[in-house]
Amino acid sequence: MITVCPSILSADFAKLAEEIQDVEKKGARCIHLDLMDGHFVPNLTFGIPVVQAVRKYTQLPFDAHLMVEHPETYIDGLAAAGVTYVTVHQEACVHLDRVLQAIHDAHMKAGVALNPATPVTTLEWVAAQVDLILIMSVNPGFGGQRFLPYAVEKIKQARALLDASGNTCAAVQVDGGINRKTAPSVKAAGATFLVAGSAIFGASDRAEIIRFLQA
Ligand SMILES: O=C(CO)[C@H](O)[C@H](O)COP(=O)(O)O
Ligand SMILES: [Co+2]
Repeated sequence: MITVCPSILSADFAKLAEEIQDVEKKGARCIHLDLMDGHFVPNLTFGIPVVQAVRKYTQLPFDAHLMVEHPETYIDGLAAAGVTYVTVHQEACVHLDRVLQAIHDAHMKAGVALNPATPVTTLEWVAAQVDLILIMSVNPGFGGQRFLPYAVEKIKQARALLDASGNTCAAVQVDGGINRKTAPSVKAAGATFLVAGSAIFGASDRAEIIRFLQA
């Protein structure tokens, strides 16, 4: 079962609530929120007040991808804003184990994202306690970038690591450059959460591309 998560990074920010309702109506199962602080990545998007503001416009689970320094300072605010998944970057967490515990203590699901250059093996000792591993298939910070093909091998490695740790319930998510051409290979490699921004929000028929990615 594939979960398609439209990334609102490519939505029209001037009508965010309508854009979210539109992709919900067209079959999305989750909303991917890219929080960027202008430090961890060279771009700035939105923070917790915007997440809170749009929460009342959809029933879909919120999946927060934190491209920020000190992600631990966001946890309580995201829990209060009704977020389901909180994904922190391995590269942003000196005390990753503690951050994962804090996310669980706040009654949310905990994900860890890996930049393209970060090996999957860095998650060996926390694999048993994550709910999701996010393989970045572009360098984080911007939508509309080209898919990095070696992410496919990393997806396989992430799935194998989760299975070896006995954590068969956790998901492997992929984010960056997912479209009609790249989706089949990431699904075949074991990704079950597909993030797509430009491919969905830029499509003339959003329902059709969501159906395609979900199939
Ligand atoms: O995390 C992200 C960027 O850092 C976005 O989720 C991602 O890039 C989605 O955009 P697209 O599908 O257009 O690549
Ligand atoms: Co993202």
